[in-house]
Amino acid sequence: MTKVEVSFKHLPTTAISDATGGHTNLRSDIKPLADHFKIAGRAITVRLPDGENGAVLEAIRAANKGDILVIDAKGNRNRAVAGDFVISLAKGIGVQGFVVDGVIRDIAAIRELDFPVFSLGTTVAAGNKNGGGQVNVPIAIGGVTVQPGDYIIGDVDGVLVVPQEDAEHIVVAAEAKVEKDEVRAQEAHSKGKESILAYLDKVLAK
Ligand SMILES: O=C([O-])CC(=O)C(=O)O
Ligand SMILES: [Mg+2]
Repeated sequence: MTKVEVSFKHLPTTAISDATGGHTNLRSDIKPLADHFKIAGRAITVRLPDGENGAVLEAIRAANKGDILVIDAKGNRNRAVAGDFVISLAKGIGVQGFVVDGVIRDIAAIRELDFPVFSLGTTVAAGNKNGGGQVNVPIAIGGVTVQPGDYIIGDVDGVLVVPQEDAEHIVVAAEAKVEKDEVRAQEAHSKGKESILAYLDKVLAK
């Protein structure tokens, strides 16, 4: 993992969102399958034809350890982009997680694999296998453009994108925000009601 990736892995998505101004937050209907999932890594992008999932295998073939598959499934909720079999292949290669504006299946088995998936939900239906799709092209997912190699960070609050060229200064700004939040929390909560009232007086006087 690079230094920037380690930093993103330790930062809450909320602080990163505050640092970016929130312009690259994915729509909030893309949710983690489990609350404890935390991902931070580089995007392998996938663009799927509606209802298809063949290109996901191509993306797994192209992935390096720690990469995150970011899959534009066009919001399709009726056909799975992956199930436990495909996800076990991705996990075996060292892929860190999937982010998809589509759905997955074989949820019980995927939970067993403890593999971080962020999606619109689940379905019983397999994806179609007629081929097509592209890997490592610019995509749009959850209302945000993702370039191959962009940083993707996700946790229980949601998922966001940080363009490669912005990563270092966003890390610095997000770390500063975490510190500021800690100071504020201490100010407000350390001495009970009196300090909360003093804090509110200060903020409301602005
Ligand atoms: O066949 C599919 O579309 C996905 C699937 O069930 C799996 O990967 O296990
Ligand atoms: Mg299956």
